[in-house]
Amino acid sequence: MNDTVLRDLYQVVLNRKSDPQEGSYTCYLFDKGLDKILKKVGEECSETIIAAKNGKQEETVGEISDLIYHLMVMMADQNIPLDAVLSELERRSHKIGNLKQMKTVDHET
Ligand SMILES: N=c1c2ncn([C@@H]3O[C@H](COP(=O)(O)OP(=O)(O)OP(=O)(O)O)[C@@H](O)[C@H]3O)c2ncn1[C@@H]1O[C@H](COP(=O)(O)O)[C@@H](O)[C@H]1O
Repeated sequence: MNDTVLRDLYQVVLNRKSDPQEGSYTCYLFDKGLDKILKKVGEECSETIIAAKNGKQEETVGEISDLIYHLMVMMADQNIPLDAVLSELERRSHKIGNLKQMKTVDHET
């Protein structure tokens, strides 16, 4: 799997923001506003922690998926592009990868 599924989901969320649909849960959240969206992010985060603590892997995967979706609704509300997050993760992986490489070279000399 690549990042397509994340990009497609984020695009659906953005479309719901610009073109509201009847019966859409995403539109319901945008209508309610930031405080409601943040409350949902907090709830899903807590539910993820509880599922992981209980060692329930399948349930944890479900909760992580709920959390990612609600984070995307928050990002769209705050006009944060998905690429901003993906680029930051990529930048960190290069930076931390380079640091590890430097440490290995240090140890070898
Ligand atoms: N990934 C999700 C997704 N994950 C979770 N949820 C919804 O999140 C809600 C969370 O359930 P809860 O019991 O915590 O909340 P609730 O009691 O229903 O409602 P509130 O607490 O928010 O008032 C459920 O209604 C789920 O359906 C999602 N709703 C939508 N998506 C994606 O968004 C797309 C567009 O959905 P609509 O906006 O509904 O068309 C879908 O095709 C999916 O890909």
